[in-house]
This record gives sequence, structure tokens and C-alpha cells, in this order.
Amino acid sequence: MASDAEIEAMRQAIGLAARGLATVLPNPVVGCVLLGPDGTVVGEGWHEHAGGPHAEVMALRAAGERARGTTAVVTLEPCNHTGRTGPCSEALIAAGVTRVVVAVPDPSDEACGGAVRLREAGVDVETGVLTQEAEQGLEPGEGNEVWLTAVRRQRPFVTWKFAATLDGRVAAQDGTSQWITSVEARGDVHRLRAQVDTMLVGVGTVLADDPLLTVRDADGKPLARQPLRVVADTRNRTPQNAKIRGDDAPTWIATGEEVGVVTGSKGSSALDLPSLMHQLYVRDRRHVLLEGGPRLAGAMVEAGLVDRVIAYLAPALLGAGPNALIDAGITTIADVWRLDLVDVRQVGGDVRVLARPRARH
Ligand SMILES: Nc1nc(O)c(N)c(N[C@@H]2O[C@H](COP(=O)(O)O)[C@@H](O)[C@H]2O)n1
Repeated sequence: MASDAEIEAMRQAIGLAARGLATVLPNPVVGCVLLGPDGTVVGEGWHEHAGGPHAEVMALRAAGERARGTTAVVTLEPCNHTGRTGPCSEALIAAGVTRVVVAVPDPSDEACGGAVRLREAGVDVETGVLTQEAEQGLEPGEGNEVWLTAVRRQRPFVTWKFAATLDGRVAAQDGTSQWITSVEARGDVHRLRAQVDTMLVGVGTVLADDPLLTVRDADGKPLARQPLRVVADTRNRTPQNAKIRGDDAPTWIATGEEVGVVTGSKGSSALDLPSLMHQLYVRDRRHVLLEGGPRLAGAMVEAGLVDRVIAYLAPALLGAGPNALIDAGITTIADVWRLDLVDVRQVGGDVRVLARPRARH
């Protein structure tokens, strides 16, 4: 059973892991704390970027010789493979760590097995400590949920974000939509964009709004690392001069020819969205931010491909204009799509709702 000091160290490790949120994809966020025999912290580390040292190695480096005889408290099972770096299980054994406390087992086929290897080497291993906190984060959305879900489902985690009036409209009747929410809410969206590796829009949004879809800082300057911009464009209708084709960020116009088409619920042909998601996963994409429009959002919901919803609701009314979601395949109240509220807070003059879908039949 984990001691109070180990549980406290795990909380600290989860907080450290979150420091990698905007830099670590396609890898997991991971934190590690090394506790000496008297329960004091002798080293800590977190995984900063894919290809860089893992959290355990960072913590071992910080502790140096003091790592011998310590307990490693780590948010993800130590990896047991040689990828871009060496196996953490072996690094912990070589450093003389005698006990390892883990929050979540590694679900990946390539890297799992660290707990077994450590036990074989005589290290005491305890798993399942603060599992939920490590997955969900100490603050909403700040855990390893994105990477864990992506690896378990072999497709990127999908966050659907929209901004609407209180009557659920995402644009006015004439199509204008700038701006429904406050400057603070829009700044919050840019922080969110900085944590994803892919942004997805439908071609209807490109034709209507001609968005740039880059990530910008508080002064409006583009960040160095830009997510891949993907347009779901079954019939290749993205104009050659669309802003999204510019070289501000990488872009993939995902056409039916490339991704495949399926016959939609109303008989029309539509992009094969599970295939699109799988192709993104194969290209090492782990977190998709679905930015609209309502039809693509409806199709993603219908296909069961939305893992988190973030709604920015402005205290404003339009009375007409498109709703946030169109045609999600729901026709009767018995099929209503229920979500669990994760977090509700005020951002500027707006309300931000973070919710997670319940499993559907
Ligand atoms: N336990 C643990 N700590 C870290 O800090 C990690 N980054 C990981 N990652 C696991 O190893 C895979 C990536 O390894 P490379 O970037 O190729 O070195 C990743 O898929 C995880 O399974 N684990």
C-alpha cells in the first residue's frame, strides 16, 4: 500500500507532468518524483518533448548518486523499450531504485512491460495509485487522458470546441460570426490550440469563413510550433487561394479520394471519418481539435468520434442562424446525447463548459 508521502509525491508528479502539455505530443505527459528512504524528495523530472529524455531519466539525473535506494513515483508505467531513447525500466534498475509506484499502466504494445521487468529485477512495484487524477489531471483537462485515449482507441483524441450564443447559434442568419465571444474566450482557445497537434474543419467552414487556423500568442504572433490543419473535403472543393493553404502552418486537404467515402444516413456520400482518424493516428497525430462547422461536428458525433466538448457560451441571443450541431443522427429524445459536466467557469464575459460524453449504445 502506498504511503502518505508516496501519494503526495504522486500528486506532485501529476502536476509536473502537466508542464509538458503544450510540447510533448505525440508522446504522453509524464512526471516522476524520487523519494529518499526518509520520504524526502531527492529528484524530480517530467517529459518535455518527444525524442527527449523521459521523466524518470530526468528525475534520475537530478538525483545523481542519491537515486540509490529511492522510491520512484511515476505517473505512467516506466517504458520497457528502446524507442527514440532507452528503456526507463533498465535506467531505474541500473540506478539502484528499490521501489516504483505507478499511477497508470502503459497501454502501448511497444513500450509496456516495465512493471514486469522491474519485478523480475527484484524491484518492489505498486500500480494504481491516483490513477484517475493522473488520467484526468489535477486541473480539468491537464492529465494524460489525451494520449491514453488515443493509444487505447488507435485514433487521435478529439476535442470538439465551439462558441455559441445562449440560444446555441454559431453564426447569424447572414453567416456573420465575428465575434460571438469575448477577447478573453478567444485567448483561451489559442491556449487550447497550443496543446493539440491537429485542427480539423469541414470544407463548408473554409468556404464560409476562410479561416487561417494558426495558433497565436496574446500579441497575435504565430507560435513556432503549429498544429497540422486538416480540411475534411470529400469532393476537393477547397479553393486554391484559401488562407488555410498558405505556408503559415502545415495543411492536409483530406479528400474522399484519399481517405475513402461512405454513404451517409441520408444517402449522400460523405468522408469516411473513422478512416480519416486512423490515417491521422498512423501519421503520429494524437489530439485533434474539431473547430467546426456544425455538419462535420454532427457527423463526428454520429460516428462516436468526440471525446471532449468545450463550449464557450456568450450571454447573447441571435434567434436565427446555424446551430452548433447539425444532423448528429439523433431523432428522438430517447437517443439524446448525454454528457458529464467536468468543469464550468467564467472566461471574460462568457461561460466555458467542459464536458465528457457518456458511453453510448
Ligand atoms: N514512463 C514513461 N515516461 C516518459 O517520460 C515517457 N515519455 C514514456 N513514454 C513511453 O515511451 C514511448 C515513447 O518513447 P520514445 O519517445 O520513442 O523514447 C511512448 O509511446 C510511451 O509508451 N513513458
